[in-house]
Amino acid sequence: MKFHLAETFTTAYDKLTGQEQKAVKATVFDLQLDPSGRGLRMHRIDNSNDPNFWSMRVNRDVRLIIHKTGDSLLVAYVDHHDKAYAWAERRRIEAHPKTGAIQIVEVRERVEEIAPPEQFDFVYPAEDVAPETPASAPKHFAALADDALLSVGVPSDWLADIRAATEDEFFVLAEHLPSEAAEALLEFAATGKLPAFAIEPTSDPFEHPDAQRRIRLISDSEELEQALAFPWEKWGVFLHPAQRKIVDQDFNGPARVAGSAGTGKTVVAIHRAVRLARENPNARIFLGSFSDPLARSMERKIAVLAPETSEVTRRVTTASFQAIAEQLFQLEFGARPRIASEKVIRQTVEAAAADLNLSGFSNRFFVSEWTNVIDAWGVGSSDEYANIARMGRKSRLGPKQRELLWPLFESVRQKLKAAGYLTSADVFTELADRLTEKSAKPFDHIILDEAQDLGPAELRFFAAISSDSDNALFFAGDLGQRIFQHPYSWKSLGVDVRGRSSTLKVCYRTSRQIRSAADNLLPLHLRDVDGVEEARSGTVSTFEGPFPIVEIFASEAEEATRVAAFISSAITDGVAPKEIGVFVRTPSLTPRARDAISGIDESAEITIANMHLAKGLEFRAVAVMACDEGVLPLDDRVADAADEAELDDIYETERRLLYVACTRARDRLLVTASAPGSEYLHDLKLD
Ligand SMILES: Nc1ncnc2c1ncn2[C@@H]1O[C@H](COP(=O)(O)OP(=O)(O)OP(=O)(O)O)[C@@H](O)[C@H]1O
Repeated sequence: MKFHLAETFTTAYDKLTGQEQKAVKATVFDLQLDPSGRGLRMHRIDNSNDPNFWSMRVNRDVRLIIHKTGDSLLVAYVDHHDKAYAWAERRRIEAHPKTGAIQIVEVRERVEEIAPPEQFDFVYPAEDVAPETPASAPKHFAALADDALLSVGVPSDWLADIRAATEDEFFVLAEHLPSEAAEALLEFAATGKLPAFAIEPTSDPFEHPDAQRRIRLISDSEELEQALAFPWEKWGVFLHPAQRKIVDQDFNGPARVAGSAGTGKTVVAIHRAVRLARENPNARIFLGSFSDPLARSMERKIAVLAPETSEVTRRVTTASFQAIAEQLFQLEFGARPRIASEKVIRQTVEAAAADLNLSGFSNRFFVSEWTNVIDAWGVGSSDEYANIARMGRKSRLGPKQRELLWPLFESVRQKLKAAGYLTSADVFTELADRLTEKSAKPFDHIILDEAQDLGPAELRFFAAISSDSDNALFFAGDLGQRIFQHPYSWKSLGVDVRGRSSTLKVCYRTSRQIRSAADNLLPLHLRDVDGVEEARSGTVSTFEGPFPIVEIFASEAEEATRVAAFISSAITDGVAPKEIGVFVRTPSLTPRARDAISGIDESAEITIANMHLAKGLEFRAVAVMACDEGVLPLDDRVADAADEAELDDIYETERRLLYVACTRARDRLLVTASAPGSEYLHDLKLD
């Protein structure tokens, strides 16, 4: 008999006390050993209109809800006696007549009954500015025929409710629909089109990809242990079909997954690493990210998917891009590289410029040209400099000017070398040169997260150390979150992801209200230099929350008072201080954040950081403060722009920084400034 576990069960299990969980775990393990349930006390639930629901006694009060059909046993739910029965009485589990996927269908009731007023209070709290519903709110789905609704997985008894629903009513209804149906209808509301479903019905309704996001076959006690060990980490067991497809797909060249913030790109990267490690017991896998903390966070997630003791964890090396390069450098060259800091580089460039007494250019321009062209691209001779495309820089430099400038950059190289320094890009470039030649590569599969911020030298390095076999290079990233790099062509470095890239559209982290406000900061379509498009339209969030608040204050003191009130109210509502983040543009602004939270109990638990460090993190409540004019975009950076193209890029990256900071919020977001506020705040408006 096949033993299945439903997501509704792990969610309910997660809410029980530790003692109760222990008892439930013991019962579920017994059941897995003997799915016939002999010796365990089971009763059919008579009041359910699905005759296959059974209750099983865990202890005096707690009941497990089981669904038994043919050769399948599904652990569907767990709760205290009455609630467990009520859950089963209001549900049926069946294969959808059109998509063929197994669904846990809520038996349709009148909308008023399933949407008590408290729920509306939660969705639209009084303090937030919710747009008013016009008297005759449009019914978005009225024109959709039965067949169209069924084709996206709407259960047949909900068809009429959906067609009759206004926008607000639909958001309440959506919580009662199977996720694939809710997401497809949200996409319809956003784009006017239903997604074209390519998923074919499967012979086993449990194997349908839509079914697998809520119900998983558990093959052995190790899988059961894993599902019960981290019940809140839903992504560990239940993937969206689009995520699953990318995890399982084989690619005969470099591939990339994109998607706006919170769509599960990191989750896909982690699952892919574990899948490749499981598939080939000899495979060596590198899973990398932009920074050490992000790499460590991925390492912890690997342990969720593959218990520490297993072989898998040992064969997945997790590190930041820089850390793996430094380690391999030491192996190849016998010494750790001594890397020049930004300050050392600036001083060296300025000293070289003073020696040569070049006129007509600013030191700012020299530093920028060194960093973004000479160093980033590893330009080593005047000939190379004469011919390089200087991607992303519009100010033209003719052959004469380049000839004039080259001695400066050559001198910078010599000075750094004489002082025993390498630049960070040098480390990647030297390793790439060394390892390209070697046939034995350190890793069979390389998976890189936050790939939008890989520089040219880093990309070249990873391409050089990747093998020739399938699935050698995989990237996860979001162009909308590129905050460190100038755009450039990946293809020109031999990394061509065209035809092997896909975009995730379901946002799991951020409420619909926060995500749609943040989306207003960025264009709907982003295209990289090679023409690969990342369409952001049609992205849907899986849950609702309060509208984000954007406020500009007459003084910093008033702003601080508001931030403190926002945080206190979140804590009063049950948000733990460690689930709260406060972000500012630069480290010099952190005292403003510290002052704001100083009167709050356990304020040390609250994360305060500059926006660059927000990458990859998430919090239930986020305050983004000090978004003043001159801070976003940052005056110093604007003044630093070497040419118009760089200025455009600075404006864009500053905007993205705000996007990154805002999209760290799960449920609540406050964005504040002291007047005059940043020009970007106007874009962060509500839909
Ligand atoms: N299939 C899933 N089921 C439930 N939760 C999921 C799923 N996929 C991702 N999540 C959750 O969504 C959140 C965001 O996931 P993740 O960090 O992978 O997104 P991301 O696209 O990498 O985000 P960012 O671009 O902001 O770094 C996490 O809390 C993750 O656990």
